[in-house]
Amino acid sequence: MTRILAFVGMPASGKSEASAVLRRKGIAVINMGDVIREEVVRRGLEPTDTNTGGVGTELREKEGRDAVARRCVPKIRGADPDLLGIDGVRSVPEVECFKNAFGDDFTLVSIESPLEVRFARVKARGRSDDMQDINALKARDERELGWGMGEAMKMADIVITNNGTLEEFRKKITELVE
Ligand SMILES: Nc1ncnc2c1ncn2[C@@H]1O[C@H](COP(=O)(O)OP(=O)(O)OP(=O)(O)O)[C@@H](O)[C@H]1O
Repeated sequence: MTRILAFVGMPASGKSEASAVLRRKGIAVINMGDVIREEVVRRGLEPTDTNTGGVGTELREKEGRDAVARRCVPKIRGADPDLLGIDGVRSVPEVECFKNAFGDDFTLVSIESPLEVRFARVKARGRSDDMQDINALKARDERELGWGMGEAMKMADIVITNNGTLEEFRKKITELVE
């Protein structure tokens, strides 16, 4: 049976950094945003913030709010590793989908960091779908909260704060894995 560590958190809270810690230990991580970006590219669109947001919303409207999680379950069962990471859980139906599929082997980890700290990190990150002003990040937060991210974060089994250095954060994630 596969044990799962799933990360939930606002944009730029540190989910990718947590995933990178797992990957460096040889643990595979499924990125739920990539599942949407795959669909964006399959449709011949550029993976911009607008397109990923739009396709993500459409998938959830057409296939249900756990659409992206449901696309992950067969990928996980197919690979059947001992331990696996999931980056980017966004709503209660997604948590319920994973809990139904994997029961107590599914651990939800909420990564928490204030808006100002996250914005400073986004500016330094410069990803293709990143925003350059804090109001755009706030708007993205609102979109995530609109999908029920706040409620999903409240369901977390473990809360990890990421307000300090990257070293400190990586240490917390390493301890969690071990
Ligand atoms: N403690 C930290 N100190 C400094 N920089 C950090 C820290 N944690 C994360 N970062 C940096 O902040 C940026 C955002 O983090 P990351 O990409 O891991 O967030 P995310 O939660 O995966 O974001 P998104 O939901 O937008 O994909 C990255 O460039 C990352 O390297």
